[in-house]
Amino acid sequence: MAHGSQGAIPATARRSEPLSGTVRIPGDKSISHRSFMFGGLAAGETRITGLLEGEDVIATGNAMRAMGASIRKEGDTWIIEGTGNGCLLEPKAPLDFGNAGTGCRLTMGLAGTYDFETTFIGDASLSARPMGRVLDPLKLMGVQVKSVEGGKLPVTLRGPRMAAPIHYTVPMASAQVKSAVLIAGLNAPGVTTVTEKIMTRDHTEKMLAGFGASLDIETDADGTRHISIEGQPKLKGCVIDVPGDPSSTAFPLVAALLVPGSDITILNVLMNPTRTGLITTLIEMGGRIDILDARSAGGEDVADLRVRHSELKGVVVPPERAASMIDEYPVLAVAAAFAEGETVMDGIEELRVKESDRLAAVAAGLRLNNVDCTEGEAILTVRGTPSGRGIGSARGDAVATHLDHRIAMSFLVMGLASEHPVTVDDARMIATSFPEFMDLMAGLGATIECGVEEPA
Ligand SMILES: O=C(O)C1=C[C@@H](OP(=O)(O)O)[C@@H](O)[C@H](O)C1
Ligand SMILES: C=C(OP(=O)(O)O)C(=O)O
Repeated sequence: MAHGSQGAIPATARRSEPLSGTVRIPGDKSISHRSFMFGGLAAGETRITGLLEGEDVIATGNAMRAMGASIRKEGDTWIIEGTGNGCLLEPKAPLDFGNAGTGCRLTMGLAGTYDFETTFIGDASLSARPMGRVLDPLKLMGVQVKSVEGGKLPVTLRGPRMAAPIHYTVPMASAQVKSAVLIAGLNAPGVTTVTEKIMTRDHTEKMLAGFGASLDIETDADGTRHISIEGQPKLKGCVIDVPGDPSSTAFPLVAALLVPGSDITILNVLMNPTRTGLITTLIEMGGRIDILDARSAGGEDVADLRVRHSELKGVVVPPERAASMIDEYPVLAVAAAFAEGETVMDGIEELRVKESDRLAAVAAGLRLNNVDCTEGEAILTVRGTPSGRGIGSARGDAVATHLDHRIAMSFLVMGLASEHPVTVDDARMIATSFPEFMDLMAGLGATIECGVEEPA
């Protein structure tokens, strides 16, 4: 699972014929992580269909196995026998989360309060990301933390005899921090409350309620949410059908908007309002996206999307929308490169602490491919060229992806509509969140080749 710079597999995307066809997007990554975690914790059987089988989620499954859950697959269904809440076992070896921030941070919340030692490790990207945001509230609950300077991996946690419930205000917009504290609250007597000033994805709240936890959510007039969870609940296994990932959907969706003549349909996309900021933004830009058969499935909003090639116009994306499209900014920046005028993305400081510094990586990739942009501390402005003329690299210069799957996929989408090809230095990380990406895009008619570029 560990990917270093050795063995990198570059990939090149070229201007493509119109994209067409109907595709089903693999399961949502956020819900898949939580399905393994809560299924592994709850008593009895959890059955999951539609699970994302990406490397990130498999790492979470392995961690749950290491703490006593039994996980197997029969046909298309993952079947989990959980330990029962409060009954996780001490893992015998460090838990390796590879590239996955979500798996690592949520499991810190899950295992950290137990009166045993858990060590967390990951790849070079994850080892450079800040863990202090989760370690700080865990310390307040009585958890002992060992880590290198600045709260980076490897981290070792040891919980107290009995964790203390807390009231914690999350300092940044982060579903991972919110979730880690709520999950830690499962193993503390009394009520744990998390306050978030900006609503982030609410899968933890919804899913824990589905597993039998008792939650109370109050929302202030300004949108601030106070989420309280009753400690030490009995959690019971349940049945989950994971809807398609809107963050993965973003790639074929933007590709179809950009490649002239395209008309595609994407089935079964999660439309939870905490995840739809990109669709809202692209429709504002003039994107022809039809939301078809909007329905409710397993407590979530789901729809099919018909997407046609569109003439896009630049917009100002409001900062308060950032949380609902946080992983989609790299591919939005690519859409903006083909839009008329300027697109301004503000309030995106959190992009600096993802799998890479995405603000810097996107700006560098845009410049390398002749797209005019300005990078500020928490803002990116992109000036587009609707025809795609001049965009790309005739010399085959490769975008540096820094072990970041979304940077790789975003720039491959760019190459499908640009005058010159676009090359990324490493496509391997795509398997962390969207292993089917290459096949799915090829099925729509996209021209993407993997492997070393032959010199011209
Ligand atoms: O809770 C989650 O499942 C996620 C939360 C977000 O991270 P932050 O909480 O760090 O914003 C997002 O970027 C990540 O891909 C998945
Ligand atoms: C930020 C992401 O994931 P994680 O934080 O789980 O590594 C992502 O998938 O874009």
